[in-house]
Amino acid sequence: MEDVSYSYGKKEVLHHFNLHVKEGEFLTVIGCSGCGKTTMLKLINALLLPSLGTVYVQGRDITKTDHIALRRSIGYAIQNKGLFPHMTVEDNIAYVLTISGQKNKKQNQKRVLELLNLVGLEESLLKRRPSELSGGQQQRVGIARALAAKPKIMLMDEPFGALDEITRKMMQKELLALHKKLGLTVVFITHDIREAMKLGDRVLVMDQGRAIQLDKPEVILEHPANAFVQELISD
Ligand SMILES: Nc1ncnc2c1ncn2[C@@H]1O[C@H](COP(=O)(O)OP(=O)(O)OP(=O)(O)O)[C@@H](O)[C@H]1O
Repeated sequence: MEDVSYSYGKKEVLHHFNLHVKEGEFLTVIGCSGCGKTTMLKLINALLLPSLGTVYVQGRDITKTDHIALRRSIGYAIQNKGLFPHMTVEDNIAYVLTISGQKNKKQNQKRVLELLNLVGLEESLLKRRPSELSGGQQQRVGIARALAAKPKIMLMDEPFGALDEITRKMMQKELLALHKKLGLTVVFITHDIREAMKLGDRVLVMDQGRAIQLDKPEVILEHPANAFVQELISD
């Protein structure tokens, strides 16, 4: 992102924002509620377009790419949302395969099983609807669905925010393993500083629509950029 500003109407929520995410890195993003994290994420997959500045994905200016194709090439997992409530687990995942042009039913069934396996879910859940799953299982289905089109980039907006501590720790471990195994570039928003420090190769701290610090966790701990970051890491 180069010098990106974004406004909802007259309200500017990102101000001359610069960010370079490295290929294959796990970047965590943390900051107060309303500081513009989700807005920044939505600018990466062209759900929003910058008011000023340029967003490049894999070197290409997103205003010059096909937005639907771009969105399909980027996995997007969000907290508590995103699954179609009226569809089974199988149909939720197969839907992404179908809209990506993979129409062979047999092959899709096989791929759905592979994806379930990848995120540690049992085959017996295939015919259940999201409301018949636990929170952790729903998040896993959300991740499986986001991975269905074999993206190289995953955007994750507080995917584990609603999970209990034990499930959350398990999911964190599994996500790190997936990141490594699939060579994914991950941008992961969290409210939890411990989660940000544990998962991120680098951590981006945002405040009021600005990037305050972007560094490896150990550097942030040793050299917080200002009092805001100091306060954030103090507990
Ligand atoms: N569709 C919208 N229309 C108007 N204002 C919006 C809209 N979406 C977000 N905002 C405002 O923009 C600001 C940034 O929102 P954003 O969702 O990016 O923040 P966030 O850091 O992700 O917050 P949270 O951690 O609470 O999810 C907030 O003040 C929010 O109220």
